[in-house]
Amino acid sequence: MRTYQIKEIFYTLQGEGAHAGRPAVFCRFARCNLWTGREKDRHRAVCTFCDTDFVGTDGVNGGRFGTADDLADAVERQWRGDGDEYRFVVCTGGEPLLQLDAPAVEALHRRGFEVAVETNGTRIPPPGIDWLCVSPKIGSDLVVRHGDELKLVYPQENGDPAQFEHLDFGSFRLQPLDGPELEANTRAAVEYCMSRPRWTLSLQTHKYLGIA
Ligand SMILES: C[S@@+](CC[C@H](N)C(=O)[O-])C[C@H]1O[C@@H](n2cnc3c(N)ncnc32)[C@H](O)[C@@H]1O
Ligand SMILES: Nc1nc2[nH]cc(C(=O)O)c2c(=O)[nH]1
Ligand code: SF4
Ligand SMILES: [Mg+2]
Repeated sequence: MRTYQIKEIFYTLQGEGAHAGRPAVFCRFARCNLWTGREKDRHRAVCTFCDTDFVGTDGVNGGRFGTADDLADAVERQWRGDGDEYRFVVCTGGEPLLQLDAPAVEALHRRGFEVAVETNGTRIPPPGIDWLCVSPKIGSDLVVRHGDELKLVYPQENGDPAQFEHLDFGSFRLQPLDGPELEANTRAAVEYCMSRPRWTLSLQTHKYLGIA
């Protein structure tokens, strides 16, 4: 039987994109198909700028979950909102679509969660996802060509945002590339959005707030 390998599960605010500010349980799946997650491999990865540790199952509330219900129970345990409304889980990673399947989405729905996914867009999602955010990586094979938001890290080499505008997404966002050049990248993203207003800015607000 398959097991879900989960790096960490925690309750915070969604920091990025259209749902920025919304309380959510984050479920971070281990592993990615575009980088091993080891620093020694970063220079030869397809995705070289990742800001996340997704290796292993040793994070807070991480582990191996043998069934979809076990995984959904672990997510539900972290929800701290009052009442039964507004339950929201963000499945991320690593690359969640290497592991997230229809039974897991159904188990989360049975517990009242709206299910959001952050994906690099190289794997077709299972049915039932309520909010799909695709963040294309230049040099990878983008197979998810529609969704709720397209969130492009900016700038990327050969990553002119215009190349994505024909795709079927509800909104288009630029997220400044975090790293040593964050300030300059943020200014450039602001300028780009102002010159081409179908693009709106996505800040990683959790980093400014100092929350997870
Ligand atoms: C860590 S990824 C995990 C989900 C999925 N693998 C993906 O890439 O969309 C979550 C989000 O963080 C973004 N991200 C990763 N590293 C970043 C960085 N250095 N600066 C800004 N955004 C970054 C990704 O593009 C994605 O939108
Ligand atoms: N607060 C918070 N918001 C986020 N939105 C996307 C994240 C991610 O790592 O996928 C993330 C994250 O790691 N923390
Ligand atoms: S695709 Fe996502 S998880 Fe994978 S290395 Fe890039 S940003 Fe990180
Ligand atoms: Mg993150």
